[in-house]
Amino acid sequence: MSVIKIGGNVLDNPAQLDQFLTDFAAIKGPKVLVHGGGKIASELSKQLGIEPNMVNGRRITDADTLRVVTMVYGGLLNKNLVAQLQARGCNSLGLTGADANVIPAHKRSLKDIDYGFVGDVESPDQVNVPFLASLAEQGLTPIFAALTHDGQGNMLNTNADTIASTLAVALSRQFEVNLIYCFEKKGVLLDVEDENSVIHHLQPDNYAQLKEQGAIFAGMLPKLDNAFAALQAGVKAVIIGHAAEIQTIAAGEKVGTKITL
Ligand SMILES: Nc1ncnc2c1ncn2[C@@H]1O[C@H](COP(=O)(O)OP(=O)(O)O)[C@@H](O)[C@H]1O
Ligand SMILES: CC(=O)N[C@@H](CCC(=O)OP(=O)(O)O)C(=O)O
Repeated sequence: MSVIKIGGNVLDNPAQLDQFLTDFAAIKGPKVLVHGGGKIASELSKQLGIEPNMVNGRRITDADTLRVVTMVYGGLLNKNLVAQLQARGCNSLGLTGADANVIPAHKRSLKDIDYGFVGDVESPDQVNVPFLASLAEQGLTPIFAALTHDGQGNMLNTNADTIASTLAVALSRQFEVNLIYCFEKKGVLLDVEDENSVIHHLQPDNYAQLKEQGAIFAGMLPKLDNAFAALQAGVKAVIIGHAAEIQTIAAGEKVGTKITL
């Protein structure tokens, strides 16, 4: 089973997204797609007069922002992705973590920063794996938006990388799972400005070093933390690579960055 996460910059680029969806639809076997959309949510938010506020790569989600992200992730993006996959013969089903109670979460507790309606997922043990397995049996491909719920009637905004790793860990109890993070670069780069500097293989010790040198920063840090955590929790392989190379990555060929323990 492949759990594939697609990043916000690709979602916002119609040509890249078109190609990615064609390639994704062609991948054989059970698969799950997880999408973000932070960039599009920020644009719409500004148009509505709500200034986006990101802290440590996470969106401060007040009640108005929650309405925006619920509409953008759970509505606009999720439903259009499903329609475009249907057009490619991939029978898909758009979901949030609230649907079928697939991803129970709780509001992030107040520490130094009040993130508002941001969800931290409960343990992968609480993911509704039997439901996902039944979808796979029916040949249905779930498409997850970056939303969970708190079991008390509230939707919660949840980082899409975290949703992908949580689903991958939960599914790895029953399937052999590859977790693939696709974005607009060819992998984790030694020099973020140089597409030819792909690090083909990343382990915790060289990660720590590159982090200290400042070569790996911003959104790549939580992505890699999620990647190592997923491997520790039983996911078979984690690869970070370009959305345009998804078919090659899914076929197990050596492109992008392979993360290992
Ligand atoms: N060493 C690195 N290699 C590649 N990208 C990096 C690196 N360090 C930081 N980044 C940044 O991480 C970003 C990807 O993280 P993020 O924006 O969270 O991804 P996504 O598009 O999947 O949501 C890249 O766009 C890039 O700006
Ligand atoms: C809590 C939090 O920060 N949630 C993210 C969810 C979307 C996301 O992860 O989108 P990308 O993958 O495109 O960055 C946000 O609202 O930006």
